[in-house]
Amino acid sequence: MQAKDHIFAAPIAELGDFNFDQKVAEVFPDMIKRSVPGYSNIIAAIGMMTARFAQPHTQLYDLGCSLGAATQEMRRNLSQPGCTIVAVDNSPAMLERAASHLASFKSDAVVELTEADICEIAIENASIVVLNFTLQFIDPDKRKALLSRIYQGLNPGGVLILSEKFISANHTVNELLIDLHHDFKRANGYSELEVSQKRTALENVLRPDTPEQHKARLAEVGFSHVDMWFQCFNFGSMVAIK
Ligand SMILES: C[S@@+](CC[C@H](N)C(=O)[O-])C[C@H]1O[C@@H](n2cnc3c(N)ncnc32)[C@H](O)[C@@H]1O
Ligand SMILES: O=C(O)C(=O)C[C@]1(C(=O)O)C=C[C@@H](O)C=C1
Repeated sequence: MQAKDHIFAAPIAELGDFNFDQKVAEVFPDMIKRSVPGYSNIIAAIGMMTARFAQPHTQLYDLGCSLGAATQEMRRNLSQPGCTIVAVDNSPAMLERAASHLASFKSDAVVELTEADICEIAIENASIVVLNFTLQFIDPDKRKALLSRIYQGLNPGGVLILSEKFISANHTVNELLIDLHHDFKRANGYSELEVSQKRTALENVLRPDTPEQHKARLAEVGFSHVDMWFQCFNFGSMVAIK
């Protein structure tokens, strides 16, 4: 049984910034499924893209891996020899749970779970890099440098899968997509209070860009084949192929 997310259910007097601590790690599978429209489709597609893009004797990176949902799906779909999946997160609570989660599946693929800041790690000999709802939490001033290092570390023909919460440049559409996302959360059982307290807690830490900003930045760091392959409301996923 998955633990249910009640983190924002009762009024919180001093609502601090959202962070990926023990409490969040405990309920994370339930939280992300009920909060991110299309999450399970995106995870499944990461598996499908692994089958297509993994190159023999390369590294597959899952940056901001949380409990390793994308890592597990990559592992399940990996048939190339000599690959290592490097799963990185800077939250000890997440990594601890990721280790036991991944250990509960049988697999021959090599997974290196690494506690680190993804802005600090080396990225090399990569055929696939996944940023599944992680770049939005990185300091905006550091995003371009990270994407540039990802581009440099990818082999020709390699792919970056970049999933994010977006804002729309059009004010009216932006309001609509945010409202639809909140409807989605209410339909999944979150109360008005839960929706509004989480929105406040995320305000300073989840800073979304527009799809146009993402595309322009990916082009600036060198990617020449970039597009959105999935979008539901203000959440979506892009591919960038080197
Ligand atoms: C929304 S979760 C990602 C969900 C996950 N990729 C999945 O598919 O289930 C964002 C994760 O990024 C991690 N994170 C945020 N900033 C980070 C950083 N600078 N370095 C490493 N991990 C980071 C957080 O600890 C959190 O686990
Ligand atoms: O709940 C929201 O409004 C979100 O933005 C969802 C979101 C995300 O996009 O990463 C935010 C934090 C959670 O850990 C999981 C999902």
